[in-house]
Parts: sequence; C-alpha cells; structure tokens
Amino acid sequence: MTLTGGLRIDYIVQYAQKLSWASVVAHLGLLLAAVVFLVSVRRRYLSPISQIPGPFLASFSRLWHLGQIWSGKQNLKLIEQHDRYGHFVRMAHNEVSVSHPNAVKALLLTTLPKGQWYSIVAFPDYTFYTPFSLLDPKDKHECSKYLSAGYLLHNVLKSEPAMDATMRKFFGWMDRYADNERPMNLDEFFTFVAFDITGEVVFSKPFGFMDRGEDVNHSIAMNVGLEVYISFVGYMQWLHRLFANPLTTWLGILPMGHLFDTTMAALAERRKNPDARADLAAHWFRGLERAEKDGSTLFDLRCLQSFATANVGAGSDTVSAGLQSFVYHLLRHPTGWGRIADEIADAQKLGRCQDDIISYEDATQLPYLQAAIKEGLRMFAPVSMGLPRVAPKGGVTIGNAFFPEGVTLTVNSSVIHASKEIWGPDARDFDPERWFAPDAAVKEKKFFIPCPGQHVARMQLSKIGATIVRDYEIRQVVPGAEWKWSAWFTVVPHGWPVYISKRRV
Ligand code: HEM
Repeated sequence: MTLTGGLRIDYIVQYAQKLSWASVVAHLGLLLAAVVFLVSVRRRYLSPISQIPGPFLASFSRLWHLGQIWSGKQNLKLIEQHDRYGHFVRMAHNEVSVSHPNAVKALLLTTLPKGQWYSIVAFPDYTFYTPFSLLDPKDKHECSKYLSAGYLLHNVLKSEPAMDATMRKFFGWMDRYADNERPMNLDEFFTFVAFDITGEVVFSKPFGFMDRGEDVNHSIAMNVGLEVYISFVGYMQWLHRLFANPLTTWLGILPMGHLFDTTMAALAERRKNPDARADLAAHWFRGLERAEKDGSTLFDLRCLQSFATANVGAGSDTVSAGLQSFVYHLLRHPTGWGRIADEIADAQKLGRCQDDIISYEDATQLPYLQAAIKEGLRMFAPVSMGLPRVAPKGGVTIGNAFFPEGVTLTVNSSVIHASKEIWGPDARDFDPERWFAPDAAVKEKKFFIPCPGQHVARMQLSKIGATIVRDYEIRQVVPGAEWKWSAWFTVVPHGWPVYISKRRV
C-alpha cells in the first residue's frame, strides 16, 4: 500500500472513531441517499429509454407501476397513460408499455425472451418451472411441445360430455334460485363452474364447488391471495425465494390450498389409471413418456405437475370473467340479448339448439352470440396484467421506435382492446355489431392475445352463454348497479347480485 493510501485510511479510521453511533447512522443514510440519487439520475437521463414519456416516478423506479397494481386498477391506469402519451409509455425504469397496432405481432407472436416477472408463475415454489414461467423461448418450446396436443379442438371436444355434467349442476343452481326468488351471486357461481370444468378438462375430477354451491375450503378466496402475490412478488423474486422454497413446500405451509392439493392428488391417481378419460393430463402423460424416450432434460413430472396448477389458475378466473362480462354487458344492451334469443329460436326451428345444454357445434352457428362473447372479452380483458418481453440482441423496432437489447417491452390486453386507433372512436363502448365488419376476423387474430386454452374457454363461454339466453331471464337486484373488481394478474368481477327467472319450464 502506498504511503498516501495508508495515510488516507488512517485518516478515515480516526475520523470514524470520533463519530457517535447516531452520526454513523446519519453518514450511512447520506451515503445511501447519494447512491439512490445517482442511480435514479442515471436511470432517468442516461437510459436507452430516457426519451419515452411516462409518469415521473416510473422514469427511475418500479414504484409507479407497483402503486397502480396496488390500486387494483392497473389496466385502466395504463389506458389513461396511453391516451395521454401515445404508443409508448415508460411504466418503470427499464420497461415500456406498448399500444402500437404492431405490438402483439412484434412482441407476443414472435419468439422473444420473457420478462423476469414470469418466473413467478410456477408453483408450488421457485424450483418448479413450466412453459409459462420459462423465460428462454427455446426452453419454453422444449416443454410446450410435449403439452400442446391436448389443447387441439378435436381433443378438447372429447371433454364436452363431462363439461355438460358440470354445467347441468350449474343450471340446477340457477333453477333453485329462480324457484326461491332469492338474489343469486351469479359471479360466484360462474367462478365455481369454471373451476370445476377446469378440473374436469385437466384431470377428469371437478373440485366440488358445484356440488356444494360454495367456495370449498376457501380455495377460491385463497386463489385471489395468490393472484395478488404473483402480481407484486413477481417484481421482487428474492421475496419469492424466501416465501416459496423447497422447505416451505416440504412443511406444507404454502397458501396453495385445496385447488393445488386436489390437482396433485388427482394427477397422482391419474397416473396409475391406464383407462382414464382423454383429458389434458392423459395427453401430458403421453408427452412425458415421449420426453423420457427423447431424453428431454427439461420436461419432467415436476414440470407437468406445475403446469397443471398453472392451468387451474389461468383457465378458471379468465372464463369466469368472460362469462360475467357477457351477461353484465348484455343486461345493459337488451336488444343484444334479444338478438341472441331470436337466433336461438330460429336455430331451434331447424332442429338445432335442442339439447338441455346447447352443444358447442350448435353454439358456434349463432353469429350474434359469438359476437357478444368476443365483445365481452374485448371490453373486459380477463388477463389484466401486462405481458413483458425483452428485446433480444439486435433490438426490436416497433413503428418508428427502436429499442435496444435488454429493454423490457410489455403488451397489456386491456390497453390493446381499448385502442381507438385499432377499434375506432367507439372503442370504449360495448357493441357486438363491430364483429360483423369485414375486417373483424383479421382484427381478432391480430389483437386478441393467443392462449393455449382458447378452445376450452370458447366451449364454456359459448355453451353456457347460449343456454342462459335460451332458458333464463336475468335482472340485477339493483338495476344498473356497477360491478366491482380488482385487477391483479387476472381480473374477476363480483358484487352484482341478480334475480333469475326461468323461460323454460
Ligand atoms: C377467456 C378465457 C381466457 C383468456 C382471455 C386467456 C388469456 C390468456 C393470456 C392473455 C395468456 C398469457 C399469454 C402470454 O403470457 O403470452 C394466457 C396464458 C395461458 N392460458 Fe389462457 N386464457 C383463457 C382461458 C384459458 C383456459 C380455459 C386455459 C386452460 C384450460 C388456459 C390456459 C393457459 C395457459 C396454460 C397459459 C400459459 C401458456 C404458456 O405460456 O405456456 N387459458 N391465457
């Protein structure tokens, strides 16, 4: 060490020895403040996305974004920001929300690495992974190829009789409420039926919500807790390691609850049963055999188990939200409800729509029904969180903007669905008629974010939606009262009880 270096250290040591504890803390505080200040200045002014407009807090931290999630209205707040700033909004120091019409194609339909946030969507703990949570597109593909066959329409259709059995129970509850003339929380029953159908479709075992007509073991309430958890903790992965690790899994103290226990137990049972129904698990187990033969180092039983739980979450809340949006918006547009009732009456004259639960085949031939379902999903996108991708080597160009490697670019369905540039000046209004425009099919492909469970979702929305309109009349207990919701990863409304009456005896 040089003489000057030694002297400097001596000086610092002597200076520190003279300080009281209070002033040591004050000095450390000052040092920390200086570091935070310098990092913030660097992020705000020297980042490759410094020129992207957005809220002040977002220009140097994640705080603005977390605040919006906490408000429960992140989807609406982001729409407001895009209305103000245009196609690109800096929503955090390293993340840009994109509403450009090319966003879905450039970011989601292309194989880009996913943002770090996705690592959280694998349960029960951070050592598990699924194609949903894997960030590298090559890894995702390696797992997905063993899982995707089950979602093909002709495979999903094999579950229709099982879906019908669960739907029958759902309509049994509607009949009971109609007979008793008591208000029904249709929102809850939509969630119960969606969860039970997911159980049927995934592993031929409903969770039992429809039998009891209640949230068995508070599992759905717990699932909401999990949604809040992933929305926040996804941005603080170190916390996830603290809460959800192999030790907490082994101790069984994670808040996964009945849904996840049932999923694991059902999968274990399923594996032993060679005569099982052709459900998703059957395809996945076949995929597992293939992966073993191929020597896949990535796709294994743990990945399959974790993926099953991801399906339960991803497939149930979303369908409940879609069903709710369909009924809620049609109650405000009685002519739309009437149009569907009329097309069903016409179909019945031709011998269709006769089954107690309208078949999927018949429901797909009801154009206004299909338009109203799509419009419900457009108006109220069930996945309310942005979907982050990371610009790879060489960067990404969207419109006239170039984003260099490493920038996180996010697409939010609600923002895309509310874009006046895409849907026209009436983008914020519910209007099923827009789905009869010549470019409607192209818009659906371009601007609805793809999901592997789309056929499962469409079957439920179409069959339940059509049967409700054919067989029931619904009115809100407080006509016109607004529903309530909080937007976490998904957004599921509540708080709009209804009276039911039967059209069919
Ligand atoms: C109306 C209902 C639904 C909507 C709006 C919807 C929407 C979405 C969206 C936006 C994503 C995120 C895609 C991404 O990260 O790039 C997603 C992912 C996913 N959804 Fe759906 N979904 C619905 C129903 C379902 C159903 C019924 C299932 C299963 C039966 C399902 C299974 C999944 C799975 C497994 C993923 C993760 C895919 C992956 O990255 O590997 N979804 N969905």
